[in-house]
Amino acid sequence: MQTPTFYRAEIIFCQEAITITKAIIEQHKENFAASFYNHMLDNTEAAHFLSPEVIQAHLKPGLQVWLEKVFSVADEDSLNKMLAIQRHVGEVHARIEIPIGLVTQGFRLLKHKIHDELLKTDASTSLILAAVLRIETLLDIALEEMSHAFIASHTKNARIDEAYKIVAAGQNLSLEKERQVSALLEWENKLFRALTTNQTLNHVTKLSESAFGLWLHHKASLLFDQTNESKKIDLLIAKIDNETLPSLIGSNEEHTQNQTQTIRQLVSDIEQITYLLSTIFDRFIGLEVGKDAMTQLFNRRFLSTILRHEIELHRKRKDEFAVLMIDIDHFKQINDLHGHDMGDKVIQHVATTLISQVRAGDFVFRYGGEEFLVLLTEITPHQALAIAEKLRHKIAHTPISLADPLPVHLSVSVGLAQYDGHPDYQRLISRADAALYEAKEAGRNRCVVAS
Ligand SMILES: Nc1nc2c(ncn2[C@@H]2O[C@H](COP(=O)(O)OP(=O)(O)OP(=O)(O)O)[C@@H](O)[C@H]2O)c(=O)[nH]1
Repeated sequence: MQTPTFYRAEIIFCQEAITITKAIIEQHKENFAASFYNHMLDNTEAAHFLSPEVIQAHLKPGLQVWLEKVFSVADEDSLNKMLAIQRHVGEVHARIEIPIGLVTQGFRLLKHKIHDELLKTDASTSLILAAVLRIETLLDIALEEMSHAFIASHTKNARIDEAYKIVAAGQNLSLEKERQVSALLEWENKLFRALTTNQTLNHVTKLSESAFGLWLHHKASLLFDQTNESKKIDLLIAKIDNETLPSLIGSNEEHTQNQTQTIRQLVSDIEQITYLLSTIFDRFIGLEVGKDAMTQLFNRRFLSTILRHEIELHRKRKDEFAVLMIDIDHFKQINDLHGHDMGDKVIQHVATTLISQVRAGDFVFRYGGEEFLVLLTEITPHQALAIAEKLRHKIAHTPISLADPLPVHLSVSVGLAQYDGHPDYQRLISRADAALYEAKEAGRNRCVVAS
């Protein structure tokens, strides 16, 4: 767990200061939250993210709870819990894309309000001083933690947006994949040519310095995030350059038993690199068209980009939208009874059915293994429920033709959440998820509307 760079325990955990600050928060939290959001609504930059209804229903009560949590810190354990909350809030701010300057301004406003109330008490000067130090320290630490999480999350979002841009700009990753696999095989061929014609291997370029190696080092790192596959590729290249090649150079006069063994290992290592490279490319080729490779549905990775866009449309035009979280019932049994390949076919079948039932302006994502997310645009709560029911019914009544003679009984459970104006899209997903959970608990093959 990340802890703040430093803090002075005697300031944060001073018992008298804890008592007075907690009392002030308890007594004035409602006023603090009201002044905070009045100020924010006056700020045009902030008002862009906020609506009076959402403030009233969620944000004001949320801020009051937040204040309680921050100022009830009384030991290291509660401090760590409070910091975990700040990390969460930082991630939420990044999702909503709140400018960090607004957050620091909000903190300053809260400090002033709390100090004002503190000065109105008849506490001794030394107690006031202790309380001010505690307030300042706690809020500074909270802001520090929130900012760390904000920046980390924001950078990640920016990278996803960037990936989307690369895609949109039409980079042809399929072609690039072929080109790089060829470059790798060409290096391998050159090496074998040198071996079979008994040329000295001293002139063979190291794999890391070959055209493929240079591409990997300079370009692949720009295109792809570091993944397990890319780390494995790096290790295999290092092994080939530092162990395999020197051992071949040392024994190339005659094809000894050892050399044959080394060559076999080399071939296998290169096959492994080709496989890993294809895996990385295939994942990103899926992203290239924004599609999941198995189902051709939208890739979950772009969910944040698309939901943020819908929320923006709601802000501008009051467009209503809803999210359906759909999960195939007892899917594990389908895999167990009919095998994994059939399981995959069932997933594809459900994906096709979903796509065939929604409108062109809706989005269907593969959310997880056998879980889907449908985003219904421009839709009232009543219509959204009708569509959810239609999808559930269609899946339960569309037979699936598999080679396997055993019949496959399919049904799905659905959690439906109508967008309620909250700026954080993750909250919408969580509401749909909770409703899906309720549908499963209530016996499956049903739709539940989130509260
Ligand atoms: N064939 C196949 N199976 C998958 C895929 N992704 C996930 N699974 C499997 O799907 C199963 C999901 O099982 P659970 O999450 O236990 O749920 P369930 O059996 O569907 O039961 P409920 O959701 O509670 O109705 C797991 O066994 C996963 O291994 C996939 O892409 N293909």
